[in-house]
Amino acid sequence: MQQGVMLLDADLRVVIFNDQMGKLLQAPKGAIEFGVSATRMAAQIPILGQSQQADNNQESWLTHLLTRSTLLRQEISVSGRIVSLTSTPVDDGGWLIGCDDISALASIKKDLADQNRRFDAALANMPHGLCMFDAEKKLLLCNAAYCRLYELPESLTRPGTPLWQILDYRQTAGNAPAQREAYFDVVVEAALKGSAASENVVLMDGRVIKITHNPMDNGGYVATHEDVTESVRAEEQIKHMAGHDPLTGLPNRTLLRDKLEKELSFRSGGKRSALLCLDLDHFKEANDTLGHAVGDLLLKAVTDRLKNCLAEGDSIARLGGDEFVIFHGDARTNETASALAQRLVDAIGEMFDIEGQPVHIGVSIGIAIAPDDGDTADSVLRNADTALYKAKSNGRSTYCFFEPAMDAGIQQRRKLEIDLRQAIAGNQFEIYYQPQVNAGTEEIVGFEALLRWHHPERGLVSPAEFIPLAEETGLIVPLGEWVLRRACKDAANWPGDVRVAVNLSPLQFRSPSLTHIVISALADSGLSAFRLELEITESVLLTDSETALATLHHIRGLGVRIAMDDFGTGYSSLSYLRLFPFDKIKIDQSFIRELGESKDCAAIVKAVVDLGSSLGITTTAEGVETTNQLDRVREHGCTEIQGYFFGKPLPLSHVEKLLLERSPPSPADHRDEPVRP
Ligand SMILES: Nc1nc2c(ncn2[C@@H]2O[C@@H]3COP(=O)(O)O[C@H]4[C@@H](O)[C@H](n5cnc6c(=O)[nH]c(N)nc65)O[C@@H]4COP(=O)(O)O[C@H]3[C@H]2O)c(=O)[nH]1
Repeated sequence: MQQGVMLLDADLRVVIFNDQMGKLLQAPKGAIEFGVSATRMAAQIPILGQSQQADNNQESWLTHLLTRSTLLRQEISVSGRIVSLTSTPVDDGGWLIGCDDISALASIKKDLADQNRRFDAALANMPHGLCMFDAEKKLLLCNAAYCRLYELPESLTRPGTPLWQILDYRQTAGNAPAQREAYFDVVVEAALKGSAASENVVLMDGRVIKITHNPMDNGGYVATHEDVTESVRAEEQIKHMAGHDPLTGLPNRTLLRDKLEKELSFRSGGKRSALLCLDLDHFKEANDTLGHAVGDLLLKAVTDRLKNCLAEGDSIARLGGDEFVIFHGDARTNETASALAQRLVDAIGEMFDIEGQPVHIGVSIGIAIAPDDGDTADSVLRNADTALYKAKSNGRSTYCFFEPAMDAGIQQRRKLEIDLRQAIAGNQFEIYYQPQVNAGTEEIVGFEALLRWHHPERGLVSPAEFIPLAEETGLIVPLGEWVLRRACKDAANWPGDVRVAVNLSPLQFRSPSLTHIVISALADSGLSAFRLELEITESVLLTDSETALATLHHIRGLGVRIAMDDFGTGYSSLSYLRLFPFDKIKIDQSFIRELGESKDCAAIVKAVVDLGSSLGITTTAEGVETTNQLDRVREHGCTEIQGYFFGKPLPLSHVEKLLLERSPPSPADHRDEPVRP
């Protein structure tokens, strides 16, 4: 748009003007004419006579012209438009007046001012520190968070403050000059290079600041400073948690594998190291009996003892449950590893005192040597685990080095263990019943429940193979309970007072709920207590006999009969007869087998039967297969007989048939021929 122009002479009369002047000021016709005085003009164009905000002044255009001879710039509002009026004194005492419509410019200026206000507010309120330096490394601006972060005095936050002054201040404010803060190295380095940089730096007071530095086009730079102390700590915590066991604070499997991989790949000069896999013996029982809180304390106490056994260069991890692993960094000879293993066995074998409760456990250890037994973390771990398996089957609380020959047998056993776990869930078990007859009348007085496993691939698996494994793994506890409940239910349908005998494993006696399980099996099935007989071996009384005896008394008090199985095979069968009033003694089949050949066996059977009769205890001869054996056990006075001669263990359906006939079984013609299972 065209500019309005007007020239006034020294008497302030119009000398030159253009039409645009009148239009912009909305002057009435004739108000701006050649020769018209400024006073008259101001009278006809009111805005010229009114006071206006101008430069830092508040006076009217006319007053200024009449009283001063300096440049005057005014922005005047004319019917909603903004008009800029510039009055410039000229040499002869006159004035050159220019006039522009600056409405559009004024709106831009206003937007700009608004935007600046918003920008200031954002800067002041942003949580991160921000600073901007020019190419000479002089401060252009910084926000409040930046000042707070570095505790800068106000004097150092003014525009123009050189960077070095801030650096000097931070170096000397409470910090020894020699301890130059890393922050400044990052900033200065990036500033000198003119490059972008983002880095976490640790201040002298421990705070971690993330500095992001970006160069600007004019050679300066802008940087944000964020206090990331909390998030860095949280990240470190999460990282720690991902690699450690929360209960004991020890490294976990993940961290162990990483460490092992590193150790094994950096091994130099034929260095040998040993990996020891540890598994606590009887931990599960302690945990089940004493509760998980005590179990946790026990694991912590175990961790302390294990740590105390370590030498420099050894490290320990917990894989979970009661499994630990120790890396023995320098096993030049097997002796150092076996000495360490022995120390560990001894330390864990000593009684623990957990909140006043004495707890006795042990540890079994498998050892593999790297590189002899493997040179990757997985192979060494696997082989140490195989050796551990062997140590456990050798009787626990011992250690064992890996040998390649172990692998096949143990893999097979491990497969069986996996199958056994699945078998419980998959209903692959069945109970067979073997008759027990009265030695005189040959009437069936009861049946012994004997477990059978129908393996989906291997067919029928003998209990001699899977019961020891179930005992080792603790699976005998749920399995034994299943047998007890099933046998009670089956027997409840048998006629008269035919009894059922169920084998109980020592492990079942460690469970505090055994008595309750017996009561509930009887209640659920409706079987009378006197028709249930529980068979135990002397091993039940070998460990913690007081608790076992108390449980036995409790169960016998219900009316359940208690039989001592495999009598004569242990060392203390006789002494246990004094400890508990057994209802029955089952003479082990090894004595019956040799009755004809060995005088000793005959003497033992006779002695046991006599003892039984004087104590009023039934004696059962086990494993009677021939007429000859039958005659002899009868001669000696055995009261009951069990063996293939009268029947092998049979499925339930056959038992029911046999009982229906209810007649004493007629011995076969070839009675003297042993009947093979
Ligand atoms: N050669 C020969 N053997 C005879 C004769 N009469 C009986 N037997 C066998 O002798 C074993 C007697 O059972 P056990 O001594 O309690 O010995 C049992 C018992 O200790 C254990 N077992 C079986 N079922 C269970 C169970 O449910 N729980 C527990 N804890 N153990 C069980 O497995 C062992 C072996 O059981 P089975 O193989 O069924 O073997 C049974 C039976 O089949 C005979 O005349 N000649």
